[in-house]
Amino acid sequence: MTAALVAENVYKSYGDVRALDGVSLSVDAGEMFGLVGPNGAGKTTLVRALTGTTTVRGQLSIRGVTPTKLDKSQVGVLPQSFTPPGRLTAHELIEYYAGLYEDTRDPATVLDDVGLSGDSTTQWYETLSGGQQRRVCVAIALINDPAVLFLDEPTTGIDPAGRRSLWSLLETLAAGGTTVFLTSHSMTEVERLADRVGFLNDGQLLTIGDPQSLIDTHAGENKLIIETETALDSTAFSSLSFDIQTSVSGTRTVVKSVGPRDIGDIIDAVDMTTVTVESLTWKQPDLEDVYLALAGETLNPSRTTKTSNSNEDTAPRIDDVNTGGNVMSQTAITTTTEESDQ
Ligand SMILES: Nc1ncnc2c1ncn2[C@@H]1O[C@H](COP(=O)(O)OP(=O)(O)OP(=O)(O)O)[C@@H](O)[C@H]1O
Repeated sequence: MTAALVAENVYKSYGDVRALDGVSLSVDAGEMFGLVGPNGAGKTTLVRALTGTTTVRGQLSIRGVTPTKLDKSQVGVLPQSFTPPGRLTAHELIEYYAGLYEDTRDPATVLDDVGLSGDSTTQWYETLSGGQQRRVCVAIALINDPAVLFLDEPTTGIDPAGRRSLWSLLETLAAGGTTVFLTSHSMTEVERLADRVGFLNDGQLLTIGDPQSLIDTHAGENKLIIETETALDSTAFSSLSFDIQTSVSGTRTVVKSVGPRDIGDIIDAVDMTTVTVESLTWKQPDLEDVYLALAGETLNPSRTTKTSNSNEDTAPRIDDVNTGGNVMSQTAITTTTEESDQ
């Protein structure tokens, strides 16, 4: 498959702050790539580098062309902070942005796609709700029917139903061949949408993989979390006919690797004690667990893997740096520019 987007050894500093510290990645045409990481990790800086709005040291290309030289009609960008003129309506704004390109999608259809119709398209932008304003911004990013779409926190402020309909829209676009580069703090969003996810921390890509492989590697196992009125003692589960691994922290007991069929027996075992159960939660590992494991490991490197009956839940260790393996094989035209503090 052809690379739609390539970054190789990208560095960016703002004074003493190293925002990007040797980032390399490659995203295929039609792929939906999710970039996640803590506040200040460098996500927005990487998007700015890829869209040619900040200078960096390193090599970048979009569809084989350096970002600053790319025909802008090929790219759609939704920045994290974007405030169009407030005293234009959604309809006027989308018509205005459509006028900047030769070929565009039908403005009314794009507004409809992002869930705006009726009064919300004829009110001034500044009088729309935060979620409606964000929908207008998404529509503006889509108006030129871009081949590569950068979305920085696209669904911030959008209600759950609107979020789901935007996710469907993005899935449709990706299925039609649009490359989507998504940054988000919503792990649900990224897990649902992204073909691959990159975890950025302190300007470095720590790992890249598809959501399920990241979950398998970093997120730990299924867990049954039992909150009790008083602490359970170690003999509580001795009647079980199978082995379990527990970690106990005060009134919270976490039983690891619990299959759905074992839950009933475990609850029966607790019921046979004198301890009152306050809540039970069975949780399958997800991308949020990956995020917490990686962030926990990188933000607090002294955390170590615990054994059973320890006081804390397990924090898996992160892998060696893994950039997905296909960066060096790309042959896209790239250029090197000097970074400056912008
Ligand atoms: N224009 C700038 N001038 C100075 N420092 C900057 C500038 N832009 C970003 N930084 C710094 O670079 C680092 C990375 O910032 P960036 O905005 O890329 O992070 P982020 O991962 O997008 O964060 P968030 O999740 O909070 O949006 C931060 O330490 C930030 O303070």
